[in-house]
Amino acid sequence: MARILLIEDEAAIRRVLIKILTEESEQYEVEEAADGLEGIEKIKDQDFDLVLCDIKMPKMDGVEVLEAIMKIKPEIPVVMISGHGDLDTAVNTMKMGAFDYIAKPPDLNRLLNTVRNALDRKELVVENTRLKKKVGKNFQMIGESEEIQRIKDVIEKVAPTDARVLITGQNGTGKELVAHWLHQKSDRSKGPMVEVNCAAIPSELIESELFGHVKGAFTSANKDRAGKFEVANGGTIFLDEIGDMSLSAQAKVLRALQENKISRVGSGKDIKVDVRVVAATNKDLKREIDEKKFREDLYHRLAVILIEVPSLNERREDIPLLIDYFSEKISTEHGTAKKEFTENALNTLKNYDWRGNIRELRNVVERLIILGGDKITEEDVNLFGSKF
Ligand SMILES: Nc1ncnc2c1ncn2[C@@H]1O[C@H](COP(=O)(O)OP(=O)(O)OP(=O)(O)O)[C@@H](O)[C@H]1O
Repeated sequence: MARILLIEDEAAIRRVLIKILTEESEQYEVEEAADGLEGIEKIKDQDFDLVLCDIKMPKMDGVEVLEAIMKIKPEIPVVMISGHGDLDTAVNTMKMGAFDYIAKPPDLNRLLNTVRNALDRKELVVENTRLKKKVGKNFQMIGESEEIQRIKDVIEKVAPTDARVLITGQNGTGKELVAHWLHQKSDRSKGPMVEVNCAAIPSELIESELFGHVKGAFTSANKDRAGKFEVANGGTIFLDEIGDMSLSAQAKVLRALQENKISRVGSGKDIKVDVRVVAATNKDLKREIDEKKFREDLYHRLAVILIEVPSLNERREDIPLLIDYFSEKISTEHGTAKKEFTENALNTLKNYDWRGNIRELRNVVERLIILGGDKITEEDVNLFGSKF
């Protein structure tokens, strides 16, 4: 039995949600509260596996309710219900610790998926705190800024669930790193992690790359071949640069996500796959949707959880830590002693416009180590450190 508390001031919305949930499963027992204060009282007195909470309410709004729950019973996943005008608030509540949000009027599939994911996560939380999986040394995520901490927290919460994740951010901000962490910290870590760079594959080949093909499906298909979805069975598929995928491939990916089934190009036979999908893009998918280049239904399927990776310019305090980390790594690779950077050198680099790009930062550090003196000074930075 899963106990769900619904905090919502509009009786009509309460009725709809209760109907959807109780019709979905006999296992869902829904308790209701007409405002935040009543909700909090119930949470104090009773045990719940999930809270659904409206954002805009009189007396105590959803954000305050969320803050209170995080203090009293932080293990309960909270899904926010957002109206038309408070989508930004909804996104912010996820940064505060809400599990997810759904928009009004609630879309049936999205609601049920979110509820299932949140309940799965609740089950796993206890186990997860015990097991906290380690991520390999190659995938260290350096940084102590609030922004990085928040991303790590979201990863801890989301990784053990099968929820789909869309990672957004500029080039070189660490999206792929986040995807690796999600896989490594999930129960699928023993399974494969298969990466597909959707931008690098010509559009006429992407379907066969993702779903495989049978012999004779097209001129160069001289034997049967499994696609990446099949290869990733039992693990994670990472669809990088998903914003660059053709519309016809998008339609096929949508079907794979809806039905957990794929078919190889040229074959009518369905193949069942058990794959968690993590996608990333540096594009503004909302704009791509407006321009009819990206399917809105696919977006909603992919973006159950959204992780926005901030650019380096938004977390400058991490720059000296990253420089130190890369300096150590590079000197090990070169077999030389690690070089220190003077305070002034670090400050100059800290104030560069990195356009978010950690890869560029690493290159600059490498160049400075090769060309600079024993200790890297501001002068070295001015001479050799210019980027772009
Ligand atoms: N927080 C971090 N700590 C240490 N290294 C990092 C961090 N973030 C990113 N990196 C490193 O920076 C490089 C770029 O990161 P990554 O490939 O994950 O970025 P990306 O956003 O996927 O890039 P692109 O959009 O170009 O595919 C990688 O070598 C990665 O290991």
